[in-house]
Amino acid sequence: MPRAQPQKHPFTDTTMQNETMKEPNAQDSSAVATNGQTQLRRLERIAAGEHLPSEIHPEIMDESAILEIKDFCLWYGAKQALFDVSMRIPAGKVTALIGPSGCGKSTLLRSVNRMNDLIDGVRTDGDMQLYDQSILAPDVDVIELRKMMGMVFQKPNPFPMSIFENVVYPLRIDGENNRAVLEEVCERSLRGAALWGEVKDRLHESGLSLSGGQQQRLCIARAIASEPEVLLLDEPCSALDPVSSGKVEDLISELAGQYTVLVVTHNMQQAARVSDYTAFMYLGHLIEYGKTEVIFSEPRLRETEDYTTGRFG
Ligand SMILES: Nc1ncnc2c1ncn2[C@@H]1O[C@H](COP(=O)(O)OP(=O)(O)OP(=O)(O)O)[C@@H](O)[C@H]1O
Repeated sequence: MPRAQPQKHPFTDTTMQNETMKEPNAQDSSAVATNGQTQLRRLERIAAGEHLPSEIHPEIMDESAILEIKDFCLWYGAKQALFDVSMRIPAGKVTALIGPSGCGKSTLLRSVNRMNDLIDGVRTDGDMQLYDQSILAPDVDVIELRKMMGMVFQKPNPFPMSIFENVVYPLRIDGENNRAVLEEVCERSLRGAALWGEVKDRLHESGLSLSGGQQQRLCIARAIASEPEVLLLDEPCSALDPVSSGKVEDLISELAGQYTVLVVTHNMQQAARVSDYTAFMYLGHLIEYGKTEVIFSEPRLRETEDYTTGRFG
């Protein structure tokens, strides 16, 4: 499919800027005085049920988007977990989703490969498009979609089989049994996941015999074996020690360019290190979205700064 061309984004709304921009920055108050009136800050207003436009940085419009999320809402039964989220995910870049626990990061990630379809009572509105084609349309082949969206979870989940079989599992499911093909994919994927050197002499040992960090890189190798369009990483380092975590972080940076990566993380330093773009979410709303260096050094909204500097969350 052809790559999507950059488009003018309909959600670059600046109407809220005057009241939410960082100056003046009254850190010790939950309200801002404007023209004699007390005005609640953005996050309090969102918590009170208001819907405010996201602060989307214009640089995102310069990128070619592989995935476009449009006015996406999601409900778990009666509870709404995502509110009109609109984001363009740049092709070949790493985009980090950050925000306090329960703000909807994983829900958004799981919506991209329609894993939420598996949960009873989930309802969505809006759209998500991969290369301009809806991934939410009822006639979408969800199995094929999930092949295009490799997913890696918080806790490494190698299957109880050999390292080799773990990596080639997606091809086996497709009925591929040609040994030469499987060996080629296994080596390419393990090299891509920066694990080949460590396991090339023990491919027939169990995947469960690897260390936690190696297991996570094995899961990344399995995810890239089917050459997905997008890699979805849900807190991929949170169960790992710092050394293993560092290796997976290095790997994420290396995968950029080759793959589009969408990564959920609680770790601000990690988001700053590995991602090109960062989206800050709060209570199911996209608050601010822009280049990572800008989000972490001079965000437009004081709420973003408060979160990235650890003043709340
Ligand atoms: N299966 C589910 N059924 C009902 N509600 C759910 C379900 N999964 C998530 N939620 C709710 O949806 C909201 C968003 O949860 P989600 O796990 O997406 O947030 P998160 O930002 O990823 O949180 P965390 O950082 O703690 O993982 C929360 O209020 C959560 O309780």
